[in-house]
Amino acid sequence: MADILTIQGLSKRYGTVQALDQLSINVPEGSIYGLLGPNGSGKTTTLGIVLDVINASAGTFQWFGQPISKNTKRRIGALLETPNFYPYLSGEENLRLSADVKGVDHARIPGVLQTVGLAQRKDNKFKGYSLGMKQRLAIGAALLGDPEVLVLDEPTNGLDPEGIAEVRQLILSIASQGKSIVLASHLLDEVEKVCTHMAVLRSGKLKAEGPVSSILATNDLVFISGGAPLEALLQIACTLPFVLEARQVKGQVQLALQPATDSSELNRAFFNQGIALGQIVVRKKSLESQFLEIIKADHA
Ligand SMILES: Nc1ncnc2c1ncn2[C@@H]1O[C@H](COP(=O)(O)OP(=O)(O)OP(=O)(O)O)[C@@H](O)[C@H]1O
Repeated sequence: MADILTIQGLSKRYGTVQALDQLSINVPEGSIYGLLGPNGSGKTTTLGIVLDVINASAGTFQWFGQPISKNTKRRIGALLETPNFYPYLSGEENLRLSADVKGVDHARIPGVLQTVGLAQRKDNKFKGYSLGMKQRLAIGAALLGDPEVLVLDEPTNGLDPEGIAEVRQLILSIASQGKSIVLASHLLDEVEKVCTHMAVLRSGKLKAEGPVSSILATNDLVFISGGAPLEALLQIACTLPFVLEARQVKGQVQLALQPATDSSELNRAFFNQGIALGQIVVRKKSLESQFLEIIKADHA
């Protein structure tokens, strides 16, 4: 699959602050690509540069294999900050104004209202909308030009749990219509729930990039005890081909197994050695702990 956005060695310095440091990433077509990082890690700066509103200090990027131009900009819809909608106008009237600003035909509006789930509420005043509806209307405005790619900065920031759920659902539904999405978020949970691919940023540096499933792949830990003294369990565990690591921890033996190893295989292996294990507990590494490991790891 082609990449819709490629970034090579992008750097940005604000005075003494190195906001971005040699960032290189590739966004595959059809992906929901999450830029994940704590506050100040350079996400907004990255989006600002690729949307041509911030100048890079160094590095290059291409959309659809080309430098950014009027033509490529038409293929991108962006929501970097909340648009100034008029509170006393309806959702539809606000979209008409946005369409005029963008030079988009009003004929696009009914379809957009449908997509963002506001067709039934199009005549209600914006000020009466819930937070989630307001954000969905903002995403609608970004969709007016029927872009191939949607770029969103922290799309659920400031929303209540219901609004967060609505917006996440909307992102998934827009992606299912074949559009690619690039979003920045400081929420691991959001990226994990919504994105297919991710880049982890810290202090302007890329810490990890790839499909979400591979970045957050778990090497689950297994704890075993019973059936024999711990020393004997440890000794046997070390001989098993699918055990990557074994050590004694607090009255149990802790094992790291090769990915896709079933714990029943472990049980069988010990049973074949004449030991019926008393307990096997599989503990999934939490996503948070994996994320912390990724941002701590020095990939520079
Ligand atoms: N206009 C600016 N002038 C000076 N420093 C800036 C400016 N914009 C951003 N920075 C700094 O650059 C770094 C990266 O900021 P950026 O906004 O890109 O990060 P972020 O990951 O989007 O964080 P947040 O979610 O808080 O916006 C931060 O240290 C920030 O203080």
